[in-house]
Amino acid sequence: MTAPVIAVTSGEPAGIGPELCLELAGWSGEGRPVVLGDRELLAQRAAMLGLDIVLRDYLPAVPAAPGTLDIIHLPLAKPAEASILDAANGPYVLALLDRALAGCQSGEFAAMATAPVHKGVINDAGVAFTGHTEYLADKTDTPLVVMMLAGDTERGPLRVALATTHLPLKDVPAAITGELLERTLRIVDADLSGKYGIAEPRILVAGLNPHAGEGGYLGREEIDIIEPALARLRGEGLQLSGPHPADTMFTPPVLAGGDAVLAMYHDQGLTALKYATFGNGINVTLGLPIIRTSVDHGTALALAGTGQADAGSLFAAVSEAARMAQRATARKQA
Ligand SMILES: NC(=O)C1=CN([C@@H]2O[C@H](COP(=O)(O)OP(=O)(O)OC[C@H]3O[C@@H](n4cnc5c(N)ncnc54)[C@H](O)[C@@H]3O)[C@@H](O)[C@H]2O)C=CC1
Ligand SMILES: NCC(=O)COP(=O)(O)O
Repeated sequence: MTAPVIAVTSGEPAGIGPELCLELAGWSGEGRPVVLGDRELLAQRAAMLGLDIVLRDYLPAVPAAPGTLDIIHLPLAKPAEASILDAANGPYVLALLDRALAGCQSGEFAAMATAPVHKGVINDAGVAFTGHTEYLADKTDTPLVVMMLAGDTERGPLRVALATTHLPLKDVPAAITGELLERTLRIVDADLSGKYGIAEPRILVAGLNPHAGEGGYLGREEIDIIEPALARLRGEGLQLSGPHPADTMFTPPVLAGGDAVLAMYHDQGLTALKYATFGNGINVTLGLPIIRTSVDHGTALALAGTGQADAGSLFAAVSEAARMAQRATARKQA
């Protein structure tokens, strides 16, 4: 099987994304990464860090080579300086995503893996933007996608999907509806099978309130919304447990009972996930018609240009995208 080509968007030009992408030069892991970004930016960052790398325009028929980074050049609007955000380059960051998405849709790429973007500066550029997840859902006309972060722990993989993502905390309770939970859990179930090859996924579902509502004395969302949604889905054959009190859900004995967790909101799930897996964790968008993985961290502006940023998460995102692409190909051929 030929290595699946993974489009790697280099993300915010003032952040650590470009220099992490340089570390993909001579990649010998799974898949064939191709970095989308401004050639001059990548060359400057390589020179700044003293990296001896050949930047080469990507040609599908020319095999990957040691010490060489295959790139697709897309021009910056303005030269970028490490650590200094400039809203003028907001559209450039989005152009990288659009190019990667177009290539995934046409079959040029098997998947995309994204380096971090800075949500604030894209908004400063006049584009309402809450994240790749929502952007790619919108661009592919996908009515609902699910953000899941995953990483390896000493006890095995930890996967945490989110019922709500980039939402102010005060808006979370109203967003948790039975319909949202049902649609979200169906996507998680389907993609744990399709993207991860887990035959009968077991999903642990968190409660929303302390102690999962303490029988209604600390909130009624568990009784009124979450439990009925789980009961309906169990009737369809999904293997669900919960609602679990979130404070003890991430203890080893509880986690051993599931292949993934569904958290009700961003920090309920990701605080535990990042504590356990920072450095090798990744972000996956479930429910999209294409494969998209990402790093689990942000632009780390203070580290840009220092060479101190850890590329482990980007490496893991490229590898996982390649494995997912290989599973998709195997399924089509079966
Ligand atoms: N996938 C994406 O595009 C993501 C983008 N972001 C965006 O990034 C921006 C900054 O977010 P923050 O909350 O400050 O998070 P951050 O992840 O950029 O930084 C948090 C801490 O982790 C450190 N860190 C991050 N990545 C690292 C790496 N690869 N190696 C070593 N240390 C690393 C930073 O130095 C900092 O101390 C925001 O605009 C946020 O929206 C945040 C998460 C994911
Ligand atoms: N906390 C995860 C995050 O902010 C990444 O969001 P996205 O850009 O992957 O949608």
